Amino acid sequence: MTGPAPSSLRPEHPVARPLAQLVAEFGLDYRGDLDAVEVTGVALATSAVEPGDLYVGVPGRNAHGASFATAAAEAGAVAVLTDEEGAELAAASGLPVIVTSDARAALGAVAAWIFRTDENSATLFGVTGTNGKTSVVYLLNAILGQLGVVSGLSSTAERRIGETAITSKLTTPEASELHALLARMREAAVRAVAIEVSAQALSRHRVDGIVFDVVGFTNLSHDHLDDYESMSDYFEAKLELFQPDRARRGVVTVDSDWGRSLVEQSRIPVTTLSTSAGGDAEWTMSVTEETVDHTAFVLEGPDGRMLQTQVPLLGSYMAANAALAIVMLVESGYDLDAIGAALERDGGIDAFIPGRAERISGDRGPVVFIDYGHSPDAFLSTLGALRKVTDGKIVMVFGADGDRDTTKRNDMGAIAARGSDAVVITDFHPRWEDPAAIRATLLAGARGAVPELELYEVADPRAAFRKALSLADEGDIVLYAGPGHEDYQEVAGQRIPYSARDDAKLALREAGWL
Ligand SMILES: CC(=O)N[C@H]1[C@@H](OP(=O)(O)OP(=O)(O)OC[C@H]2O[C@@H](n3ccc(=O)[nH]c3=O)[C@H](O)[C@@H]2O)O[C@H](CO)[C@@H](O)[C@@H]1O[C@H](C)C(=O)N[C@@H](C)C(=O)N[C@H](CCC(=O)O)C(=O)O
Ligand SMILES: Nc1ncnc2c1ncn2[C@@H]1O[C@H](COP(=O)(O)OP(=O)(O)OP(=O)(O)O)[C@@H](O)[C@H]1O
Repeated sequence: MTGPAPSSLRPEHPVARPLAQLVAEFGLDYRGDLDAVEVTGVALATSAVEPGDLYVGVPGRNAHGASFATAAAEAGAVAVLTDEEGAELAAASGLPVIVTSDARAALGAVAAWIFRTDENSATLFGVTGTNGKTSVVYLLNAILGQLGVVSGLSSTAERRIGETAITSKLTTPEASELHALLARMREAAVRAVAIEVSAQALSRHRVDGIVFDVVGFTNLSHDHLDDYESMSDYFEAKLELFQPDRARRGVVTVDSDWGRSLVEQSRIPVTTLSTSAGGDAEWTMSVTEETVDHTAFVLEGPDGRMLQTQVPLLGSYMAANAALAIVMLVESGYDLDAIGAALERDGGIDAFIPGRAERISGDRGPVVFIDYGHSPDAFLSTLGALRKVTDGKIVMVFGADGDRDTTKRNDMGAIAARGSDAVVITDFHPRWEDPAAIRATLLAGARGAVPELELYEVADPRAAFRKALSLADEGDIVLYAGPGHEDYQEVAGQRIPYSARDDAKLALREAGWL
């Protein structure tokens, strides 16, 4: 495929299905004439409608989706699925309208029916947790590739079918897109799929109509408290994935109380994994070597089973993510020895994770990492890992998301200050917030934690990175946390093109380091 990556993929050979059959099978009410109406796809947004689609109108924060039914009809939609309020709004479109009490709740099953994804035979892996989801999904995909299995993935960074990349807007796509992607994967003979499942996806029915073969849990820490009232509400959302209607088996990292509670409250068979010393889980991961380029570890399981390997990635947390991926594969039926043999043949796990502790620098000058970490715990993990692999200075550049959980900002500032030798605070995605006010909170957090810290405020991320680079020398590390793989900055409703990765490379070249 040439040109920019598409934002979604549909099956290339959709099968038309009679709408009257859908209505009969699901016991739905309808208005209008369904005779001879056939659907080939389903869409939740007018921008995604293709001819032959069922357009699903759900109430949103800004509008009721059904109020766009006429635009959906103009784009080729052949019918609308919505609620009672939406049915009134959609009437003017002239399309037949199927009515249900909660169209978002119906979407997963309806999309599965339209795209026939219940006929898929690929093994489905689901990964949840505050940090590490994308990483585990990539590690699963990498190991599956090393085992010779054709696999696909869905993550915050991108969705992928073999060599075809699809850009991601959400961590977990809406159910209409997810089932279309799974149908396309079936056409590509994909045998295993790794899917990142956010708490929001579980709360908003995005993975409905799917039963995962194995689900994995990484960890839970402060994030998304704009969406959830408390940490326990956030936990409850994740817990949903470990129930029989959503998954057959689970693997839970039990390094935290949240992990242990998950094991107690889950209603599917779960296997436990400990990645810290003294754990009493069925599987234990211990790090044997950490360098700036790779992390080696030993994984020990029941009955004396053991695997020793390495990831070409920074930090013990990446070894923890890799261990989780391996145990998930074992739980799905792959043989640990076969995994071990494939990894030994290749000298370890052959993974690249875009924007997660991604090294931008070359052999000369400071080592520069771009990272997607944007929560206090992510900062703690990355800074802890960096401190272990350098005797030099750590200079950190970061900002915070506007219009997202504001309560984590003070901790982000404090953790950055405690873990770095110098900090440059900049703008991330201010969205509709005042960027100076976001920076002020981060600065206060940092200054409060380490009053004598070398601390700078540089609003423009390009200038901020150059400032950080000017403070570092050979043997030092610059960590640019936040933007990771992203190629835009979101300011007042606009997505301005900006790639921290490309700009950092440019700055390194300007400085003569690359
Ligand atoms: C806050 C939130 O969840 N918003 C979601 C919501 O948008 P909304 O309520 O603002 O929608 P709206 O603008 O009122 O429109 C209502 C409906 O009309 C449709 N519409 C609207 C206008 C139009 O011209 N045509 C049209 O079809 C919209 O697609 C929508 O279905 O419904 C949309 C699709 O129906 C989602 O794409 C959108 O997710 C936004 C982008 C979002 O950022 N969600 C966040 C909270 C999220 O889910 N984040 C997690 C992050 C996880 C992590 O960081 O770990 C994730 O999984 O990505
Ligand atoms: N197992 C882990 N424990 C703690 N921190 C981690 C772990 N794995 C990754 N991180 C940190 O979190 C950051 C984000 O990693 P990753 O993208 O894999 O997480 P995520 O759960 O997918 O987050 P998001 O959904 O926001 O993309 C990393 O760059 C790293 O700083």
